[in-house]
Amino acid sequence: MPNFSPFRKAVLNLRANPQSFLSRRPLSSQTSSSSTNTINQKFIIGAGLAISVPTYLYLTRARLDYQPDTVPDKVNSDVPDQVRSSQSGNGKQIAKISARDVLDKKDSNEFWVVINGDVYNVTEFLDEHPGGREIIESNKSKDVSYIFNPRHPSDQLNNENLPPSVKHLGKLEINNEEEKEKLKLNISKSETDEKELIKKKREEFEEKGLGQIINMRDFEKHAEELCSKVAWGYYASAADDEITKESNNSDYKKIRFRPRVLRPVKEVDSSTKILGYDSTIPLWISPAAMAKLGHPDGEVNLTKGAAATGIIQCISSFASCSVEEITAARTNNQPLFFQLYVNSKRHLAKEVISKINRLGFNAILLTVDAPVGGKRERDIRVKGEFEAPKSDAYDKQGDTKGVAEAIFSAVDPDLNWKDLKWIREQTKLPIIIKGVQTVEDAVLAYKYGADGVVLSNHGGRQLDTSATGISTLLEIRKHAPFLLRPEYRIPHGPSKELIKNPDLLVPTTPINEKPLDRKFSIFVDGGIWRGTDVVKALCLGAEAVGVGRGFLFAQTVGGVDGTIHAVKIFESEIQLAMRLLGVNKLSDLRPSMVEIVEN
Ligand SMILES: Cc1cc2nc3c(=O)[nH]c(=O)nc-3n(C[C@H](O)[C@H](O)[C@H](O)COP(=O)(O)O)c2cc1C
Repeated sequence: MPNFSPFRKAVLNLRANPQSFLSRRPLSSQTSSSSTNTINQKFIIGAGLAISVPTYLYLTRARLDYQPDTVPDKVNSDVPDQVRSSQSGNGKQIAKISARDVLDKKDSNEFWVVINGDVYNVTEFLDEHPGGREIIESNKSKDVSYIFNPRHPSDQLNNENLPPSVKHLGKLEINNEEEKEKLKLNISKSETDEKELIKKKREEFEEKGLGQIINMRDFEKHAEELCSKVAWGYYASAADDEITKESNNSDYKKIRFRPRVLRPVKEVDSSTKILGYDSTIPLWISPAAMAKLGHPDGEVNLTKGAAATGIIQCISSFASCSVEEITAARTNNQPLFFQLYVNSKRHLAKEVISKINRLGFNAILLTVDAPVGGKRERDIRVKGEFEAPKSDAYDKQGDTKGVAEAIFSAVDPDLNWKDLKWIREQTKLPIIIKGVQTVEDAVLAYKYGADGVVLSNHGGRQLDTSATGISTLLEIRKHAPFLLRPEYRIPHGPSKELIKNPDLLVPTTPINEKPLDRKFSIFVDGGIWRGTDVVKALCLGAEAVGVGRGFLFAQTVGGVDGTIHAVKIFESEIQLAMRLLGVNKLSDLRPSMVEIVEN
């Protein structure tokens, strides 16, 4: 075969397999049993993406990651039903292990822990533990369920999911109060106090309920009070000085509307299609790891909330609920997208993708802005607060980096454009490249056959002071407008055509504007807190936007109901903005409806 450029090869491949690029499958509210947050505060914090990588590791068979630390209220209680039934349902006799045996192992070379009433020997797993071996070593012979559960899928300890290096020994048997006490983890006073405070704050919050939340920032404010410092540190944190995180939102403030008046706006429709799937608003739930840190039901809250309101959720590779739990919670035909990190061991990556295909996900968002984790200082500081800070603080940070690196050891830092072809061969799902931050890379994404891009900087959590999603969209408008739908290639601000024909609301698309040879979607995320932000991004040519922290906070505060409430807030704000802008439908939004404020 002649030595074609990668682009040419991709085009030839497209010609040979048109379906591989184009194939698309057409397409109750409840409150959590326990709304009290029971998160612990001390665990290894990753300067990288997530400290815990349950779903990802689960999918790649290198799972079971826990950071044991604090005290369960009751020993051998709160065992999730799934765990009980899956482990006792095969008819086999399950061994009973006495608490005394577990406690006696403390002085031996073996490392035993108790999780949800079961005893595990994790000696051989120590070096595989993504969070490092130290944390297991320091919680030897303890019941670690209290910290394990909020961070892991409840089916992670099922027989078929256990890594071979973890031995399930049997059911725990406790004979007296003394044994029970000894199995408890040591809990610091600050942790107990925090737990009590969160309980009190939640009771206060529940007196007034979700009615007191009238915008997305209200969720943020209450979430800070209703979750642990560790959860808050993880969710709120961003890289270095958090300048990009701040700019993500402040860049929207530099865009002004140019509303048209005396237009009939009684009827307004904020629904759209995203990659061919219906959505009541042009907004999806961005993939964000570890939702269980904020609420015991985690990502499943978002799945149910998305179903109830008709929006799309994208599941993180690092979700704290398993993809099975999430897909089981999904309603018939509910679209779900999956966010993918590619494992350096390609056979494992292949397994992940085939599972995503099998479970009926509808699109893959391939995250590319995190070949390694960013430096999240809030995470590091929270750790310092709960373990007496030492003079070797810098080493501590080194430790943390080590954890992040351990986690990312599974993610391929050498992933490159040519690998897209391989990913394309594994799935017929649309592939959207998430984390594009320059016009050049948006062009490459198109050239290498992606179905679209998310202009994103990972919520400011990766390279600080990098471009924002909305500023990258402006860059594309300037330097590669051909990537946009033809009607969005016109300049923003006052339109010559509309000044000549002011009765028109939207300028007509010039007839010489050719569409791309295939559909290419542009999405934006980062710093979207208001319906007006959403509408601005759409005026400038985005097809839809993603919201990360907003939904993490909403589910932290109110579980499924909180998620539904958040969607309703966005929906009403989007519709209000549309009415005040003088438009009835999203497809009428145009660049002429906004202008950029130059400083
Ligand atoms: C706590 C947290 C965890 C995240 N985890 C992931 C992840 O696992 N994969 C991913 O692609 N993006 C992840 N992101 C980035 C989001 O998908 C999204 O790009 C970002 O949150 C958008 O910014 P916003 O939080 O201002 O809405 C995470 C973001 C946060 C805040």
